[in-house]
Amino acid sequence: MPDLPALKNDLLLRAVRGDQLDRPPIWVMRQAGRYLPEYHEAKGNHDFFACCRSPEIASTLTLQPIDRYAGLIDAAIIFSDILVIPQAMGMTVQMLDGKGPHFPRPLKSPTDGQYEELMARQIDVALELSYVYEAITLTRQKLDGRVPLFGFCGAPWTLLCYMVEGGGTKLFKESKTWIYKYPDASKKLLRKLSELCTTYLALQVKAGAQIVQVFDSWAAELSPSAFKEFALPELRYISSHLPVTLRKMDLDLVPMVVFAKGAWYALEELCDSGYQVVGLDWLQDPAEAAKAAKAMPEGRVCLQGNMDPGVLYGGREAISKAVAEMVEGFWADGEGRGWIANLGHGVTPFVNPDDLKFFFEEIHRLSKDKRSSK
Ligand SMILES: Cc1c2[nH]c(c1CCC(=O)O)Cc1[nH]c(c(CCC(=O)O)c1C)Cc1[nH]c(c(CCC(=O)O)c1C)Cc1[nH]c(c(C)c1CCC(=O)O)C2
Repeated sequence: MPDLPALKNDLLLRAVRGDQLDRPPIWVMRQAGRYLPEYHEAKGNHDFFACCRSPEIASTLTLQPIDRYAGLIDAAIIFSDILVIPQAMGMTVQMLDGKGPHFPRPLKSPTDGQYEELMARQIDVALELSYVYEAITLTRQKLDGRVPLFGFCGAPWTLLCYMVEGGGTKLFKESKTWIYKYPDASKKLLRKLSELCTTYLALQVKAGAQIVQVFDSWAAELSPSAFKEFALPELRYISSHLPVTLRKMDLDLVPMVVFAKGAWYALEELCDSGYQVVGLDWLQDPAEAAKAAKAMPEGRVCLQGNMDPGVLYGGREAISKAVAEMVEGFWADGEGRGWIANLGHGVTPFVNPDDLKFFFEEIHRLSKDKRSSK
């Protein structure tokens, strides 16, 4: 374990522990990204994945929102992508400008040689993704304890979608063909991804990640029963095996966050899936979700979310109204526990960075008001 600066702002970790707070910790998904002019400046003409592979560039991009919103936000997330796992498995992935990720040779079927070759291959996650760990360690040094640093990975179901579709999709034709026509082969691939993700997250923790998040961005495409069959067991595999792996590596455990976008139908299962934090999108009503989380038998999980990022296009009045609704819902009792403020998905391009700043300020203001009126 490298010698790293100690944490000065532990608000996020205290929220996860269930401590009573004056305001919730705040961060947003994709907080380093295209809405920031400094992102374009630092990225220049570099290819997206070249930025991920350069610890210097990746750490610079990670720190941009921390510098810009100093004192307002409480976590950083390492600049990288969920698709580095398929890359580590030997697949080519490009990021096309304006189009998103592209795999020139997606997985066609279980009988195509590529699947068998991929399943048989020994993948050295330590070696293949060493640049991520270096970026994490460097970022921890540059952060100097200002806020904790998130590591992350894609969830197996979402990774499978990209690997078989070859990129983004509206139809999910290939993904559905795989799980419904070849369920056994799909499950073998999903399990392999779970194993790789577990090792990958453990190595991120070893490099300095202080909390980790698993992104299941395509959960909404599954029916409740298909989610239980293909997605949830893998999310559970990761939450149960990561602590075991960390212990074997002689490392302290870190909190784990699950974000299954669109899986409103599985809220209870997610609250009982071994993660300490459940990320919510804006299909969830804050008050209803808080009630469900509180009712969990093993004690309450911490919730994270969940304003529609689209509200940021609507101006200040709309932002205040949506923040007030979140504060009322997640802190219904004014008790000040169990909530990490965030958006319901990543911040989108063309958002005005000052409107995002206003969102942060409103969370500070309205949550403190709520606590002091208690
Ligand atoms: C599905 C997914 C991907 N990547 C990721 C997910 C899960 C979260 C989600 O659902 O949004 C995760 C991700 N991608 C990125 C981060 C960085 C950390 C952060 O949140 O600030 C994180 C956590 C950077 C990025 N990843 C990407 C960018 C934009 C790259 C650019 O054009 O400069 C960034 C900053 C590109 C990317 N990467 C991916 C897509 C579909 C795209 C294109 C769409 C888009 O541009 O928004 C795959």
